[in-house]
Amino acid sequence: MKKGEIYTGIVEKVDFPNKGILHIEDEKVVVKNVLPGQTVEVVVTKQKTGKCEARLLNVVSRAACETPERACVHAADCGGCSYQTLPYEEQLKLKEEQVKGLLDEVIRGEYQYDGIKASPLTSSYRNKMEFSFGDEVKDGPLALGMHKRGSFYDIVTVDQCLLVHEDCCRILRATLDYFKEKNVSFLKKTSHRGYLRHLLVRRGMRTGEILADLVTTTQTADSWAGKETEEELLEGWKQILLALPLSGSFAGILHTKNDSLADAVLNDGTDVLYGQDYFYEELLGLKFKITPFSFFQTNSLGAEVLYDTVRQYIGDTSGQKVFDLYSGTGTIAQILAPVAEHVTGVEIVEEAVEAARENAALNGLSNCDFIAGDVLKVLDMLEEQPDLIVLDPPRDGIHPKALPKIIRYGVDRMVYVSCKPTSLARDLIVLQAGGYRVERMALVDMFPFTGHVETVVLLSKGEVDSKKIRVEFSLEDMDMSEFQDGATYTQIKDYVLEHSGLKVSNLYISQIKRKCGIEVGKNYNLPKSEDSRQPMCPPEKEKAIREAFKYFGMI
Ligand SMILES: C[S@@+](CC[C@H](N)C(=O)[O-])C[C@H]1O[C@@H](n2cnc3c(N)ncnc32)[C@H](O)[C@@H]1O
Repeated sequence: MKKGEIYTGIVEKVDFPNKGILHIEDEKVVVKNVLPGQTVEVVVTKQKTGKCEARLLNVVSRAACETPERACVHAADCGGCSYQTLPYEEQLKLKEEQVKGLLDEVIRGEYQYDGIKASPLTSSYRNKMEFSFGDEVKDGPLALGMHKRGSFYDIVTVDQCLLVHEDCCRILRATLDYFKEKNVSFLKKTSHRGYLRHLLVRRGMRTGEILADLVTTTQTADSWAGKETEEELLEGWKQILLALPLSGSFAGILHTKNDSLADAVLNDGTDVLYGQDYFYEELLGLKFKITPFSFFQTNSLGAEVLYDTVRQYIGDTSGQKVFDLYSGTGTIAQILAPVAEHVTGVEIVEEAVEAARENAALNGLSNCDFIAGDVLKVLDMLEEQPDLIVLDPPRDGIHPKALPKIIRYGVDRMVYVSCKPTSLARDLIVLQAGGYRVERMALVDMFPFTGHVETVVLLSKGEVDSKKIRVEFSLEDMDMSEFQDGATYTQIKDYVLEHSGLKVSNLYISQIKRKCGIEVGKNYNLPKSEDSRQPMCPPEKEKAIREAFKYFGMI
């Protein structure tokens, strides 16, 4: 096989989350955005011995299980969903095969598999959407929606998106029409000039309360054709939204300023244009206050299924002290608190911790405490000994140095909730090496039409009496090959992309490693001669790389 050449083959399987595998001329080819059983035409983009990467050009024939129709009118272009032609039952089957296949490779011994639980809603299930401003083609009219499949620059206007409530589509359409008419510029990724960045819409599934937040730069000069001040422009937008016929009602209309280079919805300061900067949602009979930038499960009804599974797996909590690590706005803590003796939540985002405290008070729960900080550090300060632990870390999983601290508590049962099976697999290796065994596992589909799924695992201490046996555990005892030297270049790149939206090269990572005094292969990525010029890592990317180093405990 050769780079740039076109080949046809049948997709054998799709590994989590979106990695199609086919064999052509005895070589393994990896291609995204395909389904098992499809015959596809691909062009080779990267050639390595034994493994090629390719880009999909054309689906020559569909898989037997596919439907002829796409569910959504935007499906051909929008990069948001990947399973538009698969009936929902087939989506569940595929996710189950992928995740079980991956985890069964690392799980030792027998366990009870409780199957995949479907999302109660398969459309309009999201309570949050972040739309980006841009254009569909270079220098085209203003667009507002999702990134075009496979494109970093082009945006598809998704005004009939099936994942959100019709109210959110109405807000999108009205916002786009208003700023188009006013001829307002959007932030160009290449020149970093322009005003409009994102529209964040959150809508409580049970309460119907809506929060709309317009994210812009502070570049107001020459960013629109008219003579309005920024205040007047935003007042006009607010009035348009308030006049919309919606089934829900606005809790708040906000304006957030963000001048960062990163393509992520970040917050440099938020002004309330109408109402308040939070809304309420209800889950399992409890009320939760949610602020624009704190974590809250995006599928409210799916979250009830997820939390119910956690409650069932953790078992009897009466008279027990529970740690809810990575607690967000305190949802799991509060669902367990009515029965438990005490629940301690630990969460890194202060805004979420404040909301968790308010939520607990609102729900009349006085036996929960929430601590703001990094789990890695907070565990050293906590004097309380838990009886049970719930872990619900972000996509990257648990920090490798936090895992031994968690294991050392020696609790009888832990429940691990994961949105990324690959990081769960990595952490399960360590947890099993620390004396835990997987007792039960279930999948909960919170993301119909996409490749994502939540996994819930019950870990138990098995036969070991944790009160009598002190677990001697150190990083050296564990298989930490994945974390040698902190993290691989790919892990650092993935972390930076996910957390700041920036793409960084091996060259930039090695430059910052040298600056931080971290060992780098002696000549790795050094210029070939003294006068050869290498691009230098820009400050914004340096900051993001340093944050990744910190996360992986490298500095
Ligand atoms: C998947 S969310 C789970 C939140 C919550 N359990 C829920 O269901 O709503 C992960 C949470 O971990 C928090 N987080 C990320 N890194 C952290 C760290 N190092 N220490 C503490 N919390 C962290 C995030 O801010 C986020 O709220």
